[in-house]
Amino acid sequence: MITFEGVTKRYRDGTVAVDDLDLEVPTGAITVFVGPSGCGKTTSLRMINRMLDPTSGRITLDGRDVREIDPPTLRRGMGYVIQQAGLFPHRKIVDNVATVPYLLGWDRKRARARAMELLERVGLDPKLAGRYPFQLSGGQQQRVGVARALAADPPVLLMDEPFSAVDPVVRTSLQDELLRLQAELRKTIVFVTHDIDEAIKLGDTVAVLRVGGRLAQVAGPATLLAEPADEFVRGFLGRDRGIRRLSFISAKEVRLGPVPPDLVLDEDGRPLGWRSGGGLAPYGTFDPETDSLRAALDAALLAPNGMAIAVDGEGRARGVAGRDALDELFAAYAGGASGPRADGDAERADA
Ligand SMILES: Nc1ncnc2c1ncn2[C@@H]1O[C@H](COP(=O)(O)OP(=O)(O)OP(=O)(O)O)[C@@H](O)[C@H]1O
Repeated sequence: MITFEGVTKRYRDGTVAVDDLDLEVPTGAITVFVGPSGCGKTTSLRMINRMLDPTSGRITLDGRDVREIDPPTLRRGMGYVIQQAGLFPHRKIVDNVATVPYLLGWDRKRARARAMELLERVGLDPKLAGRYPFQLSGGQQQRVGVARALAADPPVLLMDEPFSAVDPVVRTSLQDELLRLQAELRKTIVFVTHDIDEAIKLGDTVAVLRVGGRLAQVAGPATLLAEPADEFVRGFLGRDRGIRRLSFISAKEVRLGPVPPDLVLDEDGRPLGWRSGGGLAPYGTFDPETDSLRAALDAALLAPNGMAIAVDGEGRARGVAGRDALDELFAAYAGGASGPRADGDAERADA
């Protein structure tokens, strides 16, 4: 665990970037620092690996003040990923990824083998290993940045706006990839972003900072959406807070009715469309076992009759839910953080 205990950072010109921050960063989970530009996110992150030291207060790693650990040793246990990857331009991709293993004195063969394994892990074609960074797309470079940070298998990963410089589609796939990797690796990740949607998607814990470097709220994403601490947090979360909350509620409890005869199925029982005049009208599906209430609502909105089709893992229709069935659950969850089945932060419906 990493803790911030009364941490303040005042720069030489008097700017207070971080103001009396108390925070716990749990082991093996993703903690996101989010907030508007200049609120002290990067400063906070850089104090963890001692690129900066606090003016007062202390940061501990597993109970030990990081200032007792010399920076090279500390950083060996902390992968660091930044915006635009920060790759060495004159080194091949494989050697970029092997940077820390080389520094640790691994022999070249072992370091390169590790690099190749990591390139594959982050979803890159091993054929790219021999290229130089400028021969890769922005998204590919970010993946290399993540692979490089993971090379020596550090327990902690510090990520400073790592996906900000890529387009939204690539960004989504990088986020998905990070969640997939994290499910496997269970690193302690501190992730800085100014994008609240990214924070909610990735964070097990989200720390919202306000300008002046003060902590506004720290909570799991479902709690944050349901119970923003004040007007600043509410404003920062944006207008579709209610809809986004549905992503954290499982669709398991949606009451299903039987598959009606006007739903056309293929021979395996997978939906083809709603019978409509001489043709087929569009439909939407959700899997109650794995999807959220938001996915069920989306499925209902896709069909002209407002019916969401529940499917199993193979896509076979298991039942349907009309608006009344969804309304029952919306009513149960309206307003507060809890409801009959508040999966909330412990068990993310959309993760
Ligand atoms: N070296 C420095 N000297 C003086 N002030 C600084 C220095 N570095 C950062 N600051 C100031 O400290 C405050 C916090 O900066 P920081 O970079 O930590 O914010 P941030 O939340 O990461 O911002 P952004 O999202 O824009 O990157 C800002 O007001 C910034 O101008």
